[in-house]
Amino acid sequence: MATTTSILRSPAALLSAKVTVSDHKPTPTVQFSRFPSKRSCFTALLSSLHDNNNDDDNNNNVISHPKPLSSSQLFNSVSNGSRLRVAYQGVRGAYSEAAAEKAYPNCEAVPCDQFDSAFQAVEKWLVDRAVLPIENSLGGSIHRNYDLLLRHSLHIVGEVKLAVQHCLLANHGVQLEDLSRVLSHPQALAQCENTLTKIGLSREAVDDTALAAKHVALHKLKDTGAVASSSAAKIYGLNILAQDIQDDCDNVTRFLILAREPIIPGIQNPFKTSIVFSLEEGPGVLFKALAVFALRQINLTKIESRPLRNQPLRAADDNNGSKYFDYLFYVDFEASMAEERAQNALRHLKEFATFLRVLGSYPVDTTMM
Ligand SMILES: O=C(O)C(=O)C[C@]1(C(=O)O)C=C[C@@H](O)C=C1
Repeated sequence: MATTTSILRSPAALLSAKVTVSDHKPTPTVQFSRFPSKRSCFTALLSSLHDNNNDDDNNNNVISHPKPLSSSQLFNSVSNGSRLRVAYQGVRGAYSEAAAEKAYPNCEAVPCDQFDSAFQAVEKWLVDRAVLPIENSLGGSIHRNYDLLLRHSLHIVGEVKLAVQHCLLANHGVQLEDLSRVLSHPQALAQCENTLTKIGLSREAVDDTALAAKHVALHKLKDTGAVASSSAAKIYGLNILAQDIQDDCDNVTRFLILAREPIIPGIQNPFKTSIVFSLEEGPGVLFKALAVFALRQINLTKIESRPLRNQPLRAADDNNGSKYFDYLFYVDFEASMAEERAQNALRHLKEFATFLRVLGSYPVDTTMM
């Protein structure tokens, strides 16, 4: 069984801890939770690492880094035999924690308060991997993570699909008719849209489903429930009022596994490749871009467009001052970068792409097919 690092275990020790190496200071992350008392898990992680490195700190005033990982590592332990540390966004009992444990069953799952903190935790060598949601079969894409994939330089080394079964949780003694409001992550609320409308509950978004459960329990709320997992109910001592409340029984979230190094693409197992590109202007350019895959019998599994944020508007050629929106296209295709047809397709795409980056070539998660 995987266990989670209890990074918020000793608040007094954490508060007194200080981080002395400036490049270990996290960039301040925006807290969009409504709960101001919630402490940054990432900050706590930094502090707890500081505690663990006291000897080094006293002697040399430096924090020692973990050993580098081998580039093709997809196993449960790092080369020195210690457990793999896997960052996820949320608190204990979040679906992302379950996804991290599905990806690496014996890992040490490390909670982070924001997606960006999980990216940074990998970049700063505080953890070995991050497991972050990218899309859900009912709620659609998690746009924030598409944007962060581009802003950071981590590599996708795998994917994991998780069946998500939501429960309506409340404090013991509270009945369904006592509730007027429900808290949860926006994706979870979207996935239960019809059910919650039928029950007639108002909705409030928080950072993750387990945090919603924790808040309801901590404040002993009588008029507010949480949409979260059955394991969150157990962890925070809540009662399950209703099970499987998502709008469709098939509710699957796909998570990406991120690492500092890419893996060497294989051809033995089914592989997938994720890329992001922008295009020259002109009629049919997107059609041509997608045709480079069709011409080589390469199946596309996902396409997502996002605004090109540093240049979101492009002037049209019509001299009327009109402007187009400009986009980045994220595409997943079913081929490994070890295959010649994939290499040829990307060489072809480069002829009219203004920008192209391979985000990762990694094994397909076939566990839910
Ligand atoms: O809130 C959580 O428990 C999460 O792990 C986040 C998240 C998401 O971002 O999609 C993960 C899986 C479910 O789709 C609902 C929420």
